[in-house]
Amino acid sequence: QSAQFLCMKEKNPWHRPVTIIITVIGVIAIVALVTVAVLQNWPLSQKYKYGIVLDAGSSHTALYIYEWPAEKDNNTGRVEQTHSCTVKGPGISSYASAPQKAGESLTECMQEAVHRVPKKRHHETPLYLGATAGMRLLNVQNSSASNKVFQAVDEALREFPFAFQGARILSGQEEGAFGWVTVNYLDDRLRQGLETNGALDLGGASTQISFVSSNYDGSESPSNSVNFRLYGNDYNLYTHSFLCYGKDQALRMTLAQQTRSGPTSILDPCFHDGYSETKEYSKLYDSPCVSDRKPQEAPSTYIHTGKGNFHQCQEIVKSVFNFTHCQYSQCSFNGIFQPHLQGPFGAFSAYYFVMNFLKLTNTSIPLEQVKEKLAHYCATPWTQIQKQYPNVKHKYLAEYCFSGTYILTLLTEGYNFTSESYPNIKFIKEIKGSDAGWTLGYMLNLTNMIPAEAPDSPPLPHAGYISIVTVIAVLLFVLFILSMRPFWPQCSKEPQII
Ligand SMILES: Nc1ncnc2c1ncn2[C@@H]1O[C@H](COP(=O)(O)OP(=O)(O)OP(=O)(O)O)[C@@H](O)[C@H]1O
Repeated sequence: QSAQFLCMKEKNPWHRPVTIIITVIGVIAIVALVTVAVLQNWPLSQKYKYGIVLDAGSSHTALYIYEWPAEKDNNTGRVEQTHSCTVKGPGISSYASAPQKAGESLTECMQEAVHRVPKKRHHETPLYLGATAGMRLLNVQNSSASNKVFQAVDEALREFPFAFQGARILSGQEEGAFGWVTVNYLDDRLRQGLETNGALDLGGASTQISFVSSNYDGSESPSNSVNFRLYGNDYNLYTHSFLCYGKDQALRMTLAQQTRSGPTSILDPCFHDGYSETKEYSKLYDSPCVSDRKPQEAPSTYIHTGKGNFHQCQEIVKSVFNFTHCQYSQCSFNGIFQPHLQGPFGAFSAYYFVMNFLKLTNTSIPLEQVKEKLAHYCATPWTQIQKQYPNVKHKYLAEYCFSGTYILTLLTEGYNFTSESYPNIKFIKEIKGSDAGWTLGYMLNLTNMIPAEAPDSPPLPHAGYISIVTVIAVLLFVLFILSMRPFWPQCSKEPQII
């Protein structure tokens, strides 16, 4: 005979209908609780919204696509650039004589945008086109041509399935202010109310300086003042845009300075020794920045040769700035008011392209040493430069000596940066994957994505909320199981002999 310990054969209480019903209801309730908590939050964070901005600059047009989680519309800090596309060909202002082509030039990048933005979001995605100094100049020179370009661009953009919000010229003040918003937004300085960074933007046809200075309240030269209330903080921003002081127009001005008498050739210290190209007078003077200086009697062409001398180049560059009059307490140049420089600055666009090529983005190198390095670069013969950089675009390569000299002169002589304040400048292309420039700030403003007041923050982030609901649900379940203890199946204490 074998003795075995067996459970008493009792009626299993789990099989009682009441217990089964209560258990099922309990499980369903807990599953429903967790599901609701997850569904409340999770699917929303999966949805993104999009915005598209076309930056129609003087030298080229670029398209930017921005993306942000749908539920964060009014909380910001989360808008990111997901894609950019450079339009082939020149800026839209160059199509004054064939406006239709300005619209057509945008097609390729726009088609890319159609593929990049999910189809179901197309109709609600705002599309903006902002034109800067190139179109400002064309508008001054020939407003009917400028209108025709806009008409063509308008028609072309309406063909796409996005919510087109119109094409317009940004004022210099807007360009400066939105560039400042972009860099401070991306650096998360606005939401946190931290000290802001100034913004230095160097384009092809204009240049902007924008910063907050504690001794500027907008009363002196009010036209340079922009007031913002962002996330509950008030900002009194100083901003100025210098039309014609972008690097392409500034180069024109230095060439105009050297061709005042209408010579057949010039020996330009801003170009490398050995550089020589025949250029047309009509093209040089075809801009409102220099058109009034066209020599009376000039041949149709001039030979532009280089001699590579940084110091002489700096003297010519200085001559395009006017330092003689200032009706304010202090000025930068051309009689424009500028308060005391304050805080760190982000310098982008051509500031970055040029200083990056020249390997001079490290501003902890003393300013005098930076000048020496540039002087050495300018003195390098053109043949050697061409051999050293066979893949760099010819126009850029020929101009880097001028461009570097212009940047240092603009910063030090123009804006009054000194050896002490120069290290406060950071040459940047992008911040956290988004390009520095006016486009993001422009879109944030037009879509009201930066609230005036600080948004109420939820007591918990949604991940924390889900975790707490899940933990509570599990605890409830365990408690429920334990409360069922009296009904658990019991083993008989007496062994049974079979
Ligand atoms: N890699 C590069 N090296 C040198 N210069 C460059 C490079 N890429 C662009 N540039 C030049 O830098 C300048 C600024 O370019 P950006 O695109 O910021 O200006 P833009 O928007 O065309 O001008 P604006 O803002 O004045 O209308 C232009 O003159 C452009 O030709």
